[in-house]
Amino acid sequence: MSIGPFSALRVDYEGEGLSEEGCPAAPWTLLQDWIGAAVARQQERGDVPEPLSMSVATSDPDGLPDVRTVLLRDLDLRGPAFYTSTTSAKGEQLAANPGMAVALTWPAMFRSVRMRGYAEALPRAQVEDYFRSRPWGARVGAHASAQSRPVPDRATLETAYRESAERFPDTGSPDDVPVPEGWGGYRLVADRVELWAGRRSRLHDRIVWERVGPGGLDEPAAWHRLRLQP
Ligand SMILES: Cc1cc2nc3c(=O)[nH]c(=O)nc-3n(C[C@H](O)[C@H](O)[C@H](O)COP(=O)(O)O)c2cc1C
Repeated sequence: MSIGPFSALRVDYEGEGLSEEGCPAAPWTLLQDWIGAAVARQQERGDVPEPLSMSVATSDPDGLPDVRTVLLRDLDLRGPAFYTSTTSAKGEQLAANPGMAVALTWPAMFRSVRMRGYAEALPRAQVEDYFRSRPWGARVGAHASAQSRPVPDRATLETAYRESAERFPDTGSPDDVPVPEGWGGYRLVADRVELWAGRRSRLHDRIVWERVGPGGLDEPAAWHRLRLQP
C-alpha cells in the first residue's frame, strides 16, 4: 500500500534567489535578515506559521541520525540556541556526540537555512532567565514530563501535571516554579551555514559559508563562501 505518487502536487518555486553580490563574506547579516523576514511575514501575511521552528538533527551512539523540531529562541554570533530537556533523547545523544545540524524552512518564501557544527550547553544563568520568562503552565509542565521517557497513558501525564501545579502554585511571580533538574538548552556553534533559495525549474540558489578560521558569524576572515549546484 502507498499513498503516492504525489507528482500532481508539483509546484515551481519562484523565489527572489540569491546572488553572489547579495551575499556578504560572512553570513551573519543575511541570516539575521532571513529570520527577521520570516517572522515579519508571519505577522503581516500569516502564511509562515511558527517561523522559528527549527529541525535539529543529532546522532545516536550507533551513528543513526535522529531529528525533531524545536523553537529557535536565540541567535548570536556563534549560532542558534534552543531550550529543552538535557536528559531527553536529544540531550543524551548530544552528551555522547555534540555534532549537530539544524534547518529552518519557510516554504511560502521559497527559503531554507541549514547549519552544522557542534552543540554547547547553554550557561545556567541564561537557562534560568529563559525559564522565568515562560508562562506558569509551561513551567509546571516541565516538572511533570520526563521528556522522551515512556508513560503508560495520558491520564498519568495529567496527574503528574496536577501534582506539579499543586506543588508550585501560580503566584504571578516568575520564581514560583523552580527550574527543573535536567532542563536546559543548547547552542549550535556553527561551522557551516547554507542559505537555499528556491527558483524556477529546480535551478535553486545555494550559497554556503564554510568555516576556515576562528571568529563569529560576522567575521569575514572566518568564512569561505561558495555556491553549490542545486
Ligand atoms: C513546532 C514545534 C516546536 C517544538 N519546540 C520544542 C522546543 O523548543 N523544545 C523541545 O524540547 N521540544 C520542542 N518540541 C518537541 C520536539 O519536537 C520533540 O518532540 C521533543 O523535544 C523530544 O525530542 P527527543 O525525544 O528527540 O529529545 C517542538 C515540537 C514542535 C512540532
